[in-house]
Amino acid sequence: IVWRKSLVDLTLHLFIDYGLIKLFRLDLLKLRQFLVMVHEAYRRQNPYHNALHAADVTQAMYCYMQEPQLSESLTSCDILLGLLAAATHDLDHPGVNQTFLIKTNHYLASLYQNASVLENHHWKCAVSLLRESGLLSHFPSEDRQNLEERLGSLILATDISRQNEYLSQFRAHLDRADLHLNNSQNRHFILQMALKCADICNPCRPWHISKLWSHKVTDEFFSQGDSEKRQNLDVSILCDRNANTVAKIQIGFISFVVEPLFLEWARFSDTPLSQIMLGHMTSNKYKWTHLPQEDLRESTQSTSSKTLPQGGLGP
Ligand SMILES: Nc1ncnc2c1ncn2[C@@H]1O[C@@H]2COP(=O)(O)O[C@H]2[C@H]1O
Ligand SMILES: [Zn+2]
Repeated sequence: IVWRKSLVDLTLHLFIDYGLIKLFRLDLLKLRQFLVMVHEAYRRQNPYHNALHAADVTQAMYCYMQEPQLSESLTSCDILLGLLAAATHDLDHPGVNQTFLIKTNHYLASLYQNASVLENHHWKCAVSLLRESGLLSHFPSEDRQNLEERLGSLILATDISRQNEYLSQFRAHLDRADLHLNNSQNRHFILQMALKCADICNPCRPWHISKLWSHKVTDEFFSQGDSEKRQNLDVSILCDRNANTVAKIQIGFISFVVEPLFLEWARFSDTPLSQIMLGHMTSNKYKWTHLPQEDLRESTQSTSSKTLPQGGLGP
């Protein structure tokens, strides 16, 4: 299957393309081994949170880092970090959300005291694989520590339950026009926002790709709901297959989560790409609202799920 190793190939290609291997004197073999370990640490049985989602986010992150404002100001270190964070941001995702881990007394919930449980786990897994691979073992320990901390701060920003905090901060900066990309803290903040956009950009992809992601994510929600029912637990929001439809979930997700974020992103990065993404998002929302049921089904896809359709990565 074509997409099986897409995360490894894509990330490796981007490292080479950016010249990161020479710049940071990385060992190509260690880099490849690290990426294979990352790929393997995603659970392929998850319909949505698998290595293909990580590849999708990495591809989007690359596109955002190529936007004029960012490409002019990002340092090689920022780029290295942005790619590493995107590729590792959901490592070892269990296919259920934090609420589920808390109510089933999962050890990860107590380990991270019920706060950003999954994101902390993804970060710690990423650090473990980095150390195990020895990819950065030639860096001075202070630099390595700094990189691990920044990686954590990027991955923790993907906690969707903290979306409003980040979004209001972003809005306030844009209103005050005080984001200066020669300032490293501001650049880091923009990388956080770029990663957040990349993580939820699937509704901004062309319809035939976006629709597939919507079905994958809903499959995962509903199978969590089924598991909650089997264990006589309250069924989590969006997870009850008898009370939700893919279309309803998409309309809500786009209206309340994706649109507010991407509108601010387009204010920051007012480019053709931002306009194209907003265009797809609006037309996808329209389709979820108005198309007849049979056109909304996964099986009516126009491209095979085993190939990479033009315009982006699809599941
Ligand atoms: N198309 C979508 N529809 C509904 N929820 C989504 C969609 N895409 C992403 N999400 C949610 O947004 C979350 C972003 O962080 P995660 O990848 O951990 O988990 C993701 C899902 O819970
Ligand atoms: Zn994600």
